[in-house]
Amino acid sequence: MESFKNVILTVIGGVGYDALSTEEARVCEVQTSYGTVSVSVLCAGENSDIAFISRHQGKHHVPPHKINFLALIDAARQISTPVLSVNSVGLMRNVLLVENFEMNEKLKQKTVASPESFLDFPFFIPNDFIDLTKNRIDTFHNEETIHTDMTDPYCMDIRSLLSGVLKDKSVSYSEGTYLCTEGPRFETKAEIRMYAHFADVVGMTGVPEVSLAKEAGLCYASLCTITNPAAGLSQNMVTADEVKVGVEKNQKTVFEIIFALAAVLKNRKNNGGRKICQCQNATVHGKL
Ligand SMILES: CSC[C@H]1O[C@H](OP(=O)(O)O)[C@H](O)[C@@H]1O
Ligand code: HPA
Repeated sequence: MESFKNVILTVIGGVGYDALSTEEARVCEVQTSYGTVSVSVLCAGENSDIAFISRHQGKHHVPPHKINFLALIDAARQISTPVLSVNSVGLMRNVLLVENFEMNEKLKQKTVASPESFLDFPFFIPNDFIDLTKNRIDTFHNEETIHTDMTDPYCMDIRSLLSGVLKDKSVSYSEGTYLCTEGPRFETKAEIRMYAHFADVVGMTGVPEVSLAKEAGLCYASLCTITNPAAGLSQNMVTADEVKVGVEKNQKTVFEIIFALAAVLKNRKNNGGRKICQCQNATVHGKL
């Protein structure tokens, strides 16, 4: 598509990321079989644009359980670049820091003492997910039987480039499992006690975005901002305001990471570098 010919990276942004649709952006309407999606295209350098899709589609703010994920991912498929999803999450357990540039070498792999202290290390890259949503359309394949491989739901290649960017910027981060609830309510204490046995962070919007991206053969990874300890892990209630504040606190760093990732992708494209993933083949052996 002409409007997207210089796009190097597509970003799907959640709460707090409408800011990427600034005045400098060119807004395009993408028609999909599932509805129209508004996409903002930003210049990130010479012949290097970033396409931004607002997950909640602007001011009206579509709630998590009503998001039209099929349309969003179909629009991304038409743009046809790697996708970085930006999500906010609650922390359920003390995940292992993969890289912590603020501690010395010996303490690098230490777990952090309390969920609240972990908010000082707010970046999380999911490498797997658990789907506890209840009421979402979660496949493009309703007419024919196609079973998509989900062994590595998040693209290994983009995850590896993304961690490289965080390391270059000395931004500490952790990795682990994302659990997706239906929302829009937050979780109960008992739910979090149960979920924390199986996953590290909880959100309402990561699934089926990731699995549809895999069905579409897209290279898709997510960068999560941990905004709050999950329900019952602190003395406080969980509030949408707290999530917004947490996102805003880390927004500048996330923007820097997005632009740096676009630059890395651009460099690799110019130098003929190769991907290391199988995302395009996820459905190849799944057809009955
Ligand atoms: C605003 S409170 C919870 C809300 O925030 C996260 O959304 P997003 O992925 O758009 O950052 C979470 O999943 C919930 O939808
Ligand atoms: N639960 C679900 N979704 C969230 C949370 C949470 O605690 N924080 C940010 N998104």
